[in-house]
Amino acid sequence: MSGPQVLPDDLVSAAIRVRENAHAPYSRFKVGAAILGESGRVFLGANVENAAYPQGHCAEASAIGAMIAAGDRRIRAVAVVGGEAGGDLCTPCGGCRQRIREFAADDVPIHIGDAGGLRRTFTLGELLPYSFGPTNLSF
Ligand SMILES: O=c1ccn([C@H]2C[C@H](O)[C@@H](CO)O2)c(=O)[nH]1
Ligand SMILES: [Zn+2]
Repeated sequence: MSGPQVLPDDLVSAAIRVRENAHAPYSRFKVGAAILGESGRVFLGANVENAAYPQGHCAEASAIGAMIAAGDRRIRAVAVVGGEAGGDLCTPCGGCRQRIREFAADDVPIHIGDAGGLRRTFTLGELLPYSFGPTNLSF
């Protein structure tokens, strides 16, 4: 399905907005994620921490859950926004790189932003080279 084009800046803007809804009272590090799915729809997520610390989860995991629940199965692009404007890039953690890999090819762009907007774009292959993925399991 092809609707109006969703540009990198649109995805980053959506991630900036949803970041406000993060539940991060322990780390105080709010993160927002926006995923462009194969249907052209955008799925949002924020990090959700928990008083039992290990039960918290990342913004990317929330957005992937929203995508799957809505029926999309492939990721076309990702935006992640976190950290202070001009500070360290908030790239996805190792676990989330693998979560994204489940639904995305090596050339899928991962846009990293902060409160000021888009900072830098990587491909999934750059962030997770020589990855293990669904094609490794041939049943
Ligand atoms: O890419 C990232 C990096 C960190 N976090 C969350 C996890 C935790 O709630 C907080 C601090 O690590 O930020 C994300 O959601 N995505
Ligand atoms: Zn993560």
